[in-house]
Amino acid sequence: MTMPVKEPSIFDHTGHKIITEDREIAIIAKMDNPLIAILGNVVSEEECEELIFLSKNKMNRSKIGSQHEVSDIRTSSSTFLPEDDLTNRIEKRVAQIMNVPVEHGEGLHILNYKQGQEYKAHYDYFRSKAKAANNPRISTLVLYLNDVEEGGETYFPHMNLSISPHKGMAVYFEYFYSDPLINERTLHGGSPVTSGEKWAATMWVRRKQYR
Ligand SMILES: O=C(O)CCC(=O)C(=O)O
Ligand SMILES: [Fe+2]
Repeated sequence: MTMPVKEPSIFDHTGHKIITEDREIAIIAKMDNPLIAILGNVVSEEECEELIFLSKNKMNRSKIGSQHEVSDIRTSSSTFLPEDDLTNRIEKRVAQIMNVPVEHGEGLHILNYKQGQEYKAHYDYFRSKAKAANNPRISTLVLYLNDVEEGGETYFPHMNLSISPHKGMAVYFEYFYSDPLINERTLHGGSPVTSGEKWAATMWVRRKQYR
């Protein structure tokens, strides 16, 4: 019988913390194949509040897919934040955590879910062969910007895993394995917020330079 092999991971941090240029990030939990990591102390309370403040008047109904359609798969509102001192600092830190050059990231995508809103289970990687061949997405970090009263967990149905949103914490996962079955296990969603609201920021990363 052959033993299952652990495929190489982009996230090569060991130990209990990740020391970035400006902050010490806590590794709370980690699993392999696919690698999913729960991280603490990714951003400060002030940074969370500032990101929400900067986004508040810019939120639009989220779209999905290459045709940018409105869909009941994703009922949240969202916006891409433009570059400034704060977003540059956070994007740089997030790139160090994700172990990729900052230019491979798509930028901070802020999400707001009101009560009842959700993002149904989906893959972050491109299903279209052409798009995937050109410059595929390889990894995601979802950063939680507030404490949600109830609901709003990020769930991975194939992994029987659900992550509760806590202000300043994040979940990281990657889906660039040679075994497609491992990539498929990164199916995930944002469950409906049942009380309060949820603010999050997503960083999607490409294999090659994007910006
Ligand atoms: O809101 C969440 O917990 C998940 C967000 C997500 O899956 C995404 O932005 O791609
Ligand atoms: Fe996603």
